[in-house]
Amino acid sequence: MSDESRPSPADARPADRPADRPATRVAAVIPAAGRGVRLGPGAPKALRTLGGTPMLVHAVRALAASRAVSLVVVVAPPDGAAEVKSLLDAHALPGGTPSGTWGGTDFMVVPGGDSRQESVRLGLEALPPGHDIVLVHDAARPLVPVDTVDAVIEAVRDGAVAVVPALPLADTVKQVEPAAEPGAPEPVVATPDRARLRAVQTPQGFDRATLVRAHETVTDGVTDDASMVEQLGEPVVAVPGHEEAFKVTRPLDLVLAEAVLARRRLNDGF
Ligand SMILES: Nc1ccn([C@@H]2O[C@H](COP(=O)(O)OP(=O)(O)OP(=O)(O)O)[C@@H](O)[C@H]2O)c(=O)n1
Ligand SMILES: C[C@](O)(CO)[C@H](O)COP(=O)(O)O
Repeated sequence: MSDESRPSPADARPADRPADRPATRVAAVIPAAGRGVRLGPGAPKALRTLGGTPMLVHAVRALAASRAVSLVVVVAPPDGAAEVKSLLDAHALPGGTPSGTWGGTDFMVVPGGDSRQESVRLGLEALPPGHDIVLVHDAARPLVPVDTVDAVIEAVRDGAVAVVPALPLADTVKQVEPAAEPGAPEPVVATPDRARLRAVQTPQGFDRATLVRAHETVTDGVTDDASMVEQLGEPVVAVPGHEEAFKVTRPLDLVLAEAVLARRRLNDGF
């Protein structure tokens, strides 16, 4: 896809940005080193296919679809970086681009670690200078729409140091005392006000220096990057997420992802 043909609300509003001030360059880190234990036995989750194409390829395409994203760093399973690089080259080349680029977006592959947090840190360490906004996006969210990516970028460009796409919850949520045995009854201790809760997705967008400081400072195990920035005492804001940015975690999510992809292909006529 050529740079010009990629839609991007973030770049399509020159009035927001004086002509003499270039847009801050955006890089994306895609942690893809997980095993996918909750999905069940098989290849590492990011390499499992959706509509015949590896989930990771969908995720890279989704980020590269934003005109604002100029570099994607893919964090591969620790012993799988060469395989992942070949896979991405194979899917990028039919588009007529040289190895190492995807349309107008460069990509690189680095080995990951034992946890998502470590994998993101390794991706950040590999980022060359010159990109002052960083997105972190799960390979396991292969169908995120480009408008969601651009909305996150736009919020960071507008001055937020950390941005999460988020959706209201459909279910009532209970806080419980977790049972020692799986399946045993768990005492309910509270029912948080659902109106104040959000389910958080990716890509999460950051001022690069703040995200790097968070990864250097926070040592607790966390499940997302924004919570590390919260621990620094820095503000995090939520923008509207998208239902199709759901995470492929359990087998039923794969069924849903296949259905969403099939509907898109039907609508796009291919
Ligand atoms: N050591 C790890 C663990 C996770 N991830 C990535 O973090 C994202 C979100 O993690 P999750 O959906 O939990 O993936 P897995 O860890 O693979 O899933 P599971 O917990 O079921 O094994 C995924 O894109 C996954 O590849 C990673 O890069 N490195
Ligand atoms: C980052 C994340 O996708 C936001 O919802 C989520 O926290 C990842 O959690 P996981 O346990 O690694 O799936």
